[in-house]
Parts: sequence; structure tokens; C-alpha cells
Amino acid sequence: MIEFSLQKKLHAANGNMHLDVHYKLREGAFIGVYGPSGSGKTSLLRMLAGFLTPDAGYIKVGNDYWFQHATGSSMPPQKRSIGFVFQDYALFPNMTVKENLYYALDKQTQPAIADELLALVELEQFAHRKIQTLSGGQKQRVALARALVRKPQLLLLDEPLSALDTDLRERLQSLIYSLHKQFNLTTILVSHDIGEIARMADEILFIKEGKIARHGKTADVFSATNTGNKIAATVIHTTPETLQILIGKDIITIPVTLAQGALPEKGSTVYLDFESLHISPEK
Ligand SMILES: Nc1ncnc2c1ncn2[C@@H]1O[C@H](COP(=O)(O)OP(=O)(O)OP(=O)(O)O)[C@@H](O)[C@H]1O
Repeated sequence: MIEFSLQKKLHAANGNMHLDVHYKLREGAFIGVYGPSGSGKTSLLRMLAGFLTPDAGYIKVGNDYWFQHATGSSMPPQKRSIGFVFQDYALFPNMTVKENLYYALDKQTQPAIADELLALVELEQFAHRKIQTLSGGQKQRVALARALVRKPQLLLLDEPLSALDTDLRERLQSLIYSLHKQFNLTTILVSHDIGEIARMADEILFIKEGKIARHGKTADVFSATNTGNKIAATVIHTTPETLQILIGKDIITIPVTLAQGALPEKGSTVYLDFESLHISPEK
């Protein structure tokens, strides 16, 4: 069980914002963190990792406290059992792929894990290539492998795929999900992409102005109660021609011409009215 209660005064664009979140996650959970820009998602991950000191609260992992304000104790980031991947890779560009992984090893870990991970992310043939010669997707696979060399308990992912194109994103989502299962990780993923979160997370934290506004299963967080002939859905993505919506865990793309009225915003709830729905068999 990982439990945290974290408070921190942050300096937002329009004045101070008090971040205050309390949550318990079971081991093996995949949590998706979603919320508007500036709501405190990255700050939350940085506090869990030990890069940002909370003003008050605690982080309890099993029986250990990684942070406890009351006793003044704070474990340094390198002692916390975490792996993290951020959008900008944070790899050493002049080192090779293998050197980046070896750098992250600690004394207790056998170097063989680095080779095993390179095989899992299908980068064995790139082991001796310099990071700067790799594509974005390849860099992110190195970052993932590096995050896992110490076999962390907690994997923190902050928008790891947002710089990649849709096709690559979907492939890396599958890779992340299978590594999460295989390594028995507890994973927290921050993403602006509701579809990405719906595909991978079992639980969602919806953060607004530093507080948990909603949490729970995907369908509960993203869809309000369905009433009568109406089914609630969440808008994931809009293009001039299509509207992508999420109903429960299903993502549906519909032509804009079928949606009446002004195009709803991404993240907003819409209702599909089935009162006049007529289903006819194909002729
Ligand atoms: N070390 C800090 N001290 C004080 N305020 C901070 C600190 N780091 C970030 N902030 C402020 O806290 C607010 C929340 O930032 P944060 O990066 O956590 O939001 P976010 O939800 O991850 O946003 P985005 O989705 O745009 O990445 C911002 O207004 C930011 O300027």
C-alpha cells in the first residue's frame, strides 16, 4: 500500500495555490492523473520522487516513511524505490544507450538487467548508439528501460508520450502496460490525453486547482450518471470532421455532422440522446 498526504503552497500564475492531496493506492495499481494545466500534477509527482519538498504531510510506502513532516524525515530521491520518465527523456545525449542504463544501476543490481530490459524494449541492436542519434520513440524506450533497471516499486510517468505521433504513442502505451504488469509495478501516469488514460489506468485522479476533484474508476470519473435515454460520454478529441468520445472504457469516433450545436471542448461531458435513435439492419 502506498499512501500519501501532501500539502504545498505553489505559486500559480494568478496567485498562490494550495496543493492538498491525500490518496491511498494499492500495490500493482495503474493510476492516471488528469487535470487542467497548472493544477499541480507535475508537482505531485515531483514530491513523490523527492525532487520537491512538501510543506506538510507524509508519504508512506508499506511500513516505511519516504517523507514525514512531523518527524522532519525525508528520504533522498536515490533511496526511494522509484523509476521516472518525463516528456523530455532526460537522458545523457553523449552517452550510448547502454551507458545510460548502466549509469542508473546501483551497486546491488546485476548489470544483466540492463541487457534484459534492452531486449524487452527491442533496442538491443542500438545498445552502442549515442542517444543523440536516436528517434523520439527510441529515446523514450531507453528512458523507460532506464527507469526500470533498479526494479522500482513505483513508476512515475509525466507525459512520457506527448511528443510522439499517435501511432507510436499507441505502441508505447502497450509496451508501458506490459512492463507495468511484468515488473509488478505501481504506476502513476500524468497525461492530458483522456484516451491514453482510459486505455491504461484502472483508477483516475482528476486534479483541479491542487485538490482531488474526482477519483475512481475511469467510467465513474469521466462519465456522469446516465439517465433515461441519455448516455454520458467524455470528449477526448475533436477535429473539424470528427468527435472522439469516451463511453466507459470504449472510445468512439463520430462524424461531426452527427453532433448538433457548437463543438464541445475536450474534457467536457456530453450526452448522447437515444430517444430518437433508430437502428436499422444493413440492407
Ligand atoms: N517549486 C515550486 N514552487 C512554487 N510553485 C511552483 C513550483 N513548481 C511549480 N509551481 C507552480 O505550481 C503550479 C502547478 O504546476 P504543475 O507543473 O504542478 O502543474 P501541472 O498540472 O503539471 O501543469 P501542466 O499540465 O501544464 O504540466 C504552477 O502554477 C507552477 O508555476
